[in-house]
Amino acid sequence: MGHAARERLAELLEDAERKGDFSTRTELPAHDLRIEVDGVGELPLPLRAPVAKKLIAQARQARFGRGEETLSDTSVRDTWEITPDRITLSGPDWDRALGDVLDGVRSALGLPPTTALRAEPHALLVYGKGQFFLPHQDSEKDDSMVGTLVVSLPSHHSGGELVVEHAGRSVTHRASRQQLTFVAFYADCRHEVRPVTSGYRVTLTMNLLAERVRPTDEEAGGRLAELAHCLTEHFTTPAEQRYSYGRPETTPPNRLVYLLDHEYTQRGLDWDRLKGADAARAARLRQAAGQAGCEAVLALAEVQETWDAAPPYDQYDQYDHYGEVEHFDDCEDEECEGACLLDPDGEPGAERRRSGDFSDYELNELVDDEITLGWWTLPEGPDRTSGTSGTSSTDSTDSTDGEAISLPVAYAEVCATTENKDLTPYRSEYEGYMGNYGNTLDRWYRRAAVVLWPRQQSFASRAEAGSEWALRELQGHLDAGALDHARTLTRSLAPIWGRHGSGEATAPLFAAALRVAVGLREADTAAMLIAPFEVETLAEEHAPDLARAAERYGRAWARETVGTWFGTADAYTGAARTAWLASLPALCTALRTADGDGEAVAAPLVEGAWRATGQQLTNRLGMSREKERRTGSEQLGAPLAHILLAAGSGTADAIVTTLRGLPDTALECLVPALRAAGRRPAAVPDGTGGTGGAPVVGAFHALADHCRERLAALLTRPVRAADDWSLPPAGACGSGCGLCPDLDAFLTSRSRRVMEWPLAQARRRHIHSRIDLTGLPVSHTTRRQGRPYTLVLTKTDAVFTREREARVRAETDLAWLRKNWPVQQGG
Ligand SMILES: O=C(O)CCC(=O)C(=O)O
Ligand SMILES: [Fe+2]
Repeated sequence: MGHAARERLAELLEDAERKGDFSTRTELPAHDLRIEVDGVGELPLPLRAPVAKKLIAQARQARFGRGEETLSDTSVRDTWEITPDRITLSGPDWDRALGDVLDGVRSALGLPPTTALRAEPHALLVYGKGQFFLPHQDSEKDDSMVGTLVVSLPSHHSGGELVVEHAGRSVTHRASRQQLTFVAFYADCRHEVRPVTSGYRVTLTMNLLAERVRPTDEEAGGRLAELAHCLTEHFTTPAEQRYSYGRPETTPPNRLVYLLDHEYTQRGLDWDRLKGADAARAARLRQAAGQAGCEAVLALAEVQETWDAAPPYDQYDQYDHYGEVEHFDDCEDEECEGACLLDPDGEPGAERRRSGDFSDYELNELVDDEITLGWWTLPEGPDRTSGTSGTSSTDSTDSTDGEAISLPVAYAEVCATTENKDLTPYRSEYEGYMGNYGNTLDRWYRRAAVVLWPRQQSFASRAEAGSEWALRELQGHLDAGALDHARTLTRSLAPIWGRHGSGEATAPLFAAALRVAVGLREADTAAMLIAPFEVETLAEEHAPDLARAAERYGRAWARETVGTWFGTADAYTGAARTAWLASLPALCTALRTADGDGEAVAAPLVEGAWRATGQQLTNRLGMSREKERRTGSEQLGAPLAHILLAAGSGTADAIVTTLRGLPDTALECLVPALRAAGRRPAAVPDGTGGTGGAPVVGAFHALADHCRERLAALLTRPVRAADDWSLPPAGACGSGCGLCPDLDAFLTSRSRRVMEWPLAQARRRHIHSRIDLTGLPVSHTTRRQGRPYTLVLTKTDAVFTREREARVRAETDLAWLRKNWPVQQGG
């Protein structure tokens, strides 16, 4: 088999409308334009210094946008600006002249003849000596904006060149002294105005807007048929794999992703407003799709490439390749003078990451690439709302309608006429030699794409990407009573319905899936549809449908489904889980008050949450370093309180029973839990509260009683005697080193404070690691005299201070508990 169909397709598209460029320049006689400015009057052309000065008197310092902000910073942009409302353009034949210019621009930029350009004045700019605008990209102020038109008024000046660049090429435009100069460029081109060195440069900037005027002509002839043939072949030939390891793929690819060359915003992504060569290529591809029975959408892709790369030869020596390493300052190597490559874990040191511009680096080999689609357009025309039975709020006249998705693209599904490496990445990172890997250069690009799939796979292709639209379509079938069809479509998802992540962004998709799941009345299919979400996605808004689903499919079904949401990583930690646990009480209340069987979902939710958090607590209590154990346990206080607040009475009591059985160190979590509950008094009704209130309060009181008793008992223990230096043993390491018993003898001794231990390097290191592992208050230093060197271990004052601090904490906690969680009357 020669070339893969998708590569042939990319080649076929290469010469589609090649003539399009990213920037173009033309001139018109000055008398074509009559330009008046409020407060100055008509500007005589060519412009002279006195008029320029009058303009400046009417102008303000120009600003520029960065992100959402509008800033004024003369080190970035230094020019005078007059707003468009104060400018009037006229002239006997100006409209026609500008129309001709725009038509020329359209064709030079490679926009199809079916598009018409319009120019809207944006600002009148005056640059005096030394004034400039650093490289930037213009913001797309309007959905239909495709670029910028700069009209330079004729004037005597030098410097002030307009430099426009795209995909590594740049063009320098100079303005005429006698004529009007028009320069147009696409909105994704970086451009700058170099400092004016003499005279005044005056420009009128205009936004270039694109409109579609005629439907695309059908492309005649064999080329289109050839493209269509490539598509058919692509979708019927088993997918090729990058690393096949001898296993041939047996199924054809699910889609084809053809990467375009220009950058687009979500709002600007529209078939009628594609830029340069993209326009013609996408139009052909779309026609070919029609012939080959495929559907096409536009998408935005995030691309990451990892290259094996090297700095350019001449730069190589300027770098101190081993200079910037982390150095372990207590290095064990006798001969080491700080030049070793060890970090505290004894791993080979990594050169620090360097970010910046690596455009001149030499790319050797592509190690890996990853492409993810994050947005795409919805189908156009009448079928956009089909199946949604009016439930959709989609406005079918809004041509920029699209949706967020998340879809990793496989190797055999991608092709492009322009390779990534020939475009400018928005971010690069170079990683020096790391031991296992060579030098790698990572590059990130944002690219638009045409995505195609066979029409009969339309539903699955969309749904696989996590498309809410596809789920709404299913809902439409259900609402229309087409239950069997909805079931068949949903079942077809089973092999491709991947995980959808979690969080707020996923909540609407989950809501849509849940509604369909309820409507399907088929337990297994319903479970399959809602399984691949994470528990953190669940929110109060889902409670009614969750309760309904549980009622319909039963308690065992609900329990199993909740189990899949927790996933296998039971001891999962992280900010997302903590935040979700804070919302669990409200979610459970909503479940219990909803119609249906909310308790069937609430109970396994609380149990699952407790299983993970309880496991985490056990792990943390087992930590040997006191400080880490204490902060780790403390962090679980609030999550634990939230779980108890969410629990029904039986579960809450069972949890408290388990908690009471934990060692004293559990107080480090339990007191913070009570403090967290105390901070939400409204959530802990005092025995008279509503649903589930009383039992939960009972559980908290039981917990408070337990903590008070334990703390009081701890405080009756005798204070450490002033001459008692004993510490707990570190225990044997299990390797029969022969050193650990001696270490323990020293640690547990009441009287010994210092131990001087002549030991060779490896053995010193062993003792270091034993001590560091336990976090015991013992310092270790090496006296570098004689052979072997002597390891000096010293018990520090922390032997006493830690215990004193613990006592103070216990006293404070007990006082707080007695005040806020007093013993209950009759309790
Ligand atoms: O003055 C010019 O030539 C261009 C100014 C510019 O880039 C802008 O206003 O964004
Ligand atoms: Fe600009």
